Amino acid sequence: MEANFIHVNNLYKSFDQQAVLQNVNFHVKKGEIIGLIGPNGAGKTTFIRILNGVIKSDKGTIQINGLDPLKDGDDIRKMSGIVTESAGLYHQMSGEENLHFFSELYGVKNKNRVIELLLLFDLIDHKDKKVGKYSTGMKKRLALAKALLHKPEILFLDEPTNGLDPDGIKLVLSYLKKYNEETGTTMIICSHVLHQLENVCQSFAFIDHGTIVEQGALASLEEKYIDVLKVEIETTLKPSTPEYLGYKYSSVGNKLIFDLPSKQVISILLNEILKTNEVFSVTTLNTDLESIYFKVRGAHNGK
Ligand SMILES: Nc1ncnc2c1ncn2[C@@H]1O[C@H](COP(=O)(O)OP(=O)(O)OP(=O)(O)O)[C@@H](O)[C@H]1O
Repeated sequence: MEANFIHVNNLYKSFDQQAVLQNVNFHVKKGEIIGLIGPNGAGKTTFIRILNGVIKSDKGTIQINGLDPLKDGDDIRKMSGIVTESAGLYHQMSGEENLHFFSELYGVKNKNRVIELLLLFDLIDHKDKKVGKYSTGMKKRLALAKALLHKPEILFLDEPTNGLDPDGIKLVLSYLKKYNEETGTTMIICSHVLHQLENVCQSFAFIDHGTIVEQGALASLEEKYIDVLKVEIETTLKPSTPEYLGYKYSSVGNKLIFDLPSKQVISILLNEILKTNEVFSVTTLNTDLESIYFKVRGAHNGK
């Protein structure tokens, strides 16, 4: 089995005797994009800051590619990039000047790296403009470019799409996905906007009241948490009984919404309908990340 790139075991952290993280267990494979999700104040930012070696944990073990943030904080920061709300950009300097400044600070040898990133993030036409005059989307893209200057092996992203319009969100997420595919950079993304993460992350960790209550790929979470699939079928079929093939449904216009025990039943149902009727679309309604998020929250909060 592939070894974990990040391995966290039994981690604790308190501020002023107030427990913020407790018994956190977490693992990430190399090259994976993982979404870290949970309500406000759950401990996401604190966790990222501990992983990055910015603050120290009280108890537990962390290994990041064999390094420990408590002892090897500098080495971990050298191999990681971080994008937070306060991107730390200089507003009086142009985009290109910012990237050159941080290149020197990080000891980046490759002189073409700045231009490469300006091109990658579509900022080349704005490279001479002062960052104070950049739009929010341009600043976000420049912050990403800054975080990637030294080709980090891990990228920590805290709310990378905050404040962006739908076009900006799409752009930033597609850059991240493309960059991950091209370079295999491991990414940990914190966000509250679940539908944005759904198509970017390969797996998810759910943090609640300071602990990771669940972690896995969407398909395995779906199997674990969704007992009844809600499947909407747009069809000409108008059943005359309250159940069809023994399955309950409700109807809205030309759509039937079935409660099904498993995915395997979908094709059985469709085969039967198609014998006499037409089918225009089939949509599963409750297997999206948001539905699963609420199921996980409910399961761990006694609801
Ligand atoms: N430096 C600090 N000193 C004291 N308490 C802190 C400190 N940093 C965070 N906390 C507390 O730790 C808890 C977790 O905060 P954290 O910012 O990690 O949550 P979060 O999940 O990132 O929240 P959000 O989704 O709102 O960003 C909160 O109760 C917060 O008030």
